[in-house]
Amino acid sequence: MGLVQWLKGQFLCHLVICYGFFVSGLLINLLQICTLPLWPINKQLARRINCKLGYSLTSQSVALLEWWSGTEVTLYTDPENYQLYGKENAIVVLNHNFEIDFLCGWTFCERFGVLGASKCLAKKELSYLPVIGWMWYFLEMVFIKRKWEEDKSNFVQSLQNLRDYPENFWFLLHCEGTRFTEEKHRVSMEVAEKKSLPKLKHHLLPRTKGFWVAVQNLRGTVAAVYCCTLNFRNNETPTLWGVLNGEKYHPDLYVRRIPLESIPEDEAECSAWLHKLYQEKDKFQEDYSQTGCFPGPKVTPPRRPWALINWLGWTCLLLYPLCLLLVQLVNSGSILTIMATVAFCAAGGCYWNI
Ligand SMILES: CC/C=C\C/C=C\C/C=C\C/C=C\C/C=C\C/C=C\CCC(=O)SCCNC(=O)CCNC(=O)[C@H](O)C(C)(C)COP(=O)(O)OP(=O)(O)OC[C@H]1O[C@@H](n2cnc3c(N)ncnc32)[C@H](O)[C@@H]1OP(=O)(O)O
Ligand SMILES: CCCCCCCCCCCCCCCC(=O)OC[C@@H](O)COP(=O)(O)O
Repeated sequence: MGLVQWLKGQFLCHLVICYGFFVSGLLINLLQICTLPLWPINKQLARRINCKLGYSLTSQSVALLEWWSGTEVTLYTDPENYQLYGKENAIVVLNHNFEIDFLCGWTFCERFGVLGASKCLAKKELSYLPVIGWMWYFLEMVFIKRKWEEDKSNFVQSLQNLRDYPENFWFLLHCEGTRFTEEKHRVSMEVAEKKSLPKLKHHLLPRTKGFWVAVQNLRGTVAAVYCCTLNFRNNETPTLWGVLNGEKYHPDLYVRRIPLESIPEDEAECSAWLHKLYQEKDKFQEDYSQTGCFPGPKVTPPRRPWALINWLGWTCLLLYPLCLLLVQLVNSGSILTIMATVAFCAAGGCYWNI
């Protein structure tokens, strides 16, 4: 293991990264609160400012994936459609098998310039996450409790609000509704059997209502559905912890662009259409497990420097007061305080590395 790789695994590096992320996040949340008085006066400007602020936070995790761990996602897609990515609004349908699937999505958002405005249909609990959840509130993320009667009106209203969104956005929908596990797969295949639907091997049975409501309410706003199928080479099981430790992963993403007009309007037909889409996605995953690749030409959109510049900027800005504090601590001459600080860091390091 080289020195750089060793350093990436050290507690002190992790401490600096997490400190930068959370403190910059809190400052960004504060700036977002400051935009509140602007909303009734100039809503579109307030939204644009929030997109930039959102970018400044989200891109730090993208920088961690792209620059710290060196992970490059390979895209399999039609070159004609490639020209359109980032230039139109889209609903993204993505499988939900991996701990870092959202990060792989974000890296594409970054490369196609829609990271600040990217959105998701997320469970309500995520809106309470400090920093990230609070930021999403200002980015008009759509949250659901997964109790349809309670969600219905808020869900529709949140989608309608996006009709005049001033920046291009991608709206991520994990139609499976939860991350894949063997147990959830077994239960959902029982449902498939009851409904006389073909069994899926690599996916849970998709929940269809959210997709139908999103498509219906975003007609005229969104140009296409991007059907995205993600997998990792060599049966890798990527984790956020691995990314933080600088581990490099090898994701492949297959993207098909489906014009929104081609999706049926009727609920039952739309639902059948989505089930068919998942049967196709399942076939792609099965082929991937046999051949190690998806259909179509490969391309790796170029990495842009902005995520790194933003990350380094925040780190320098926030390390400065931390260093001042440490200098003051040493100058204070209090052996007890110095020893308590060293003991805290050592204990943190031991705990972190267990
Ligand atoms: C080039 C481009 C490349 C890449 C870009 C990729 C991505 C980047 C884009 C954006 C990124 C932005 C942000 C992302 C960042 C972080 C967020 C990450 C993750 C968040 C993840 C989540 O929070 S997932 C959880 C929340 N989401 C969902 O739940 C969505 C899916 N669910 C739905 O849509 C549901 O329909 C619903 C919740 C809206 C409503 O559900 P409900 O159950 O009430 O209704 P349904 O009709 O859907 O289902 C009822 C029927 O289902 C049957 N049933 C029962 N049990 C099961 C089962 N186990 N499996 C399947 N079906 C089941 C039941 O029988 C009912 O059938 P009926 O016939 O009786 O209707
Ligand atoms: C530079 C520092 C980088 C630190 C990176 C931190 C980034 C944090 C981003 C948090 C994004 C959280 C996304 C979580 C995805 C998720 O939680 O999905 C939930 C679904 O499965 C449904 O769950 P379930 O309740 O099990 O059905």
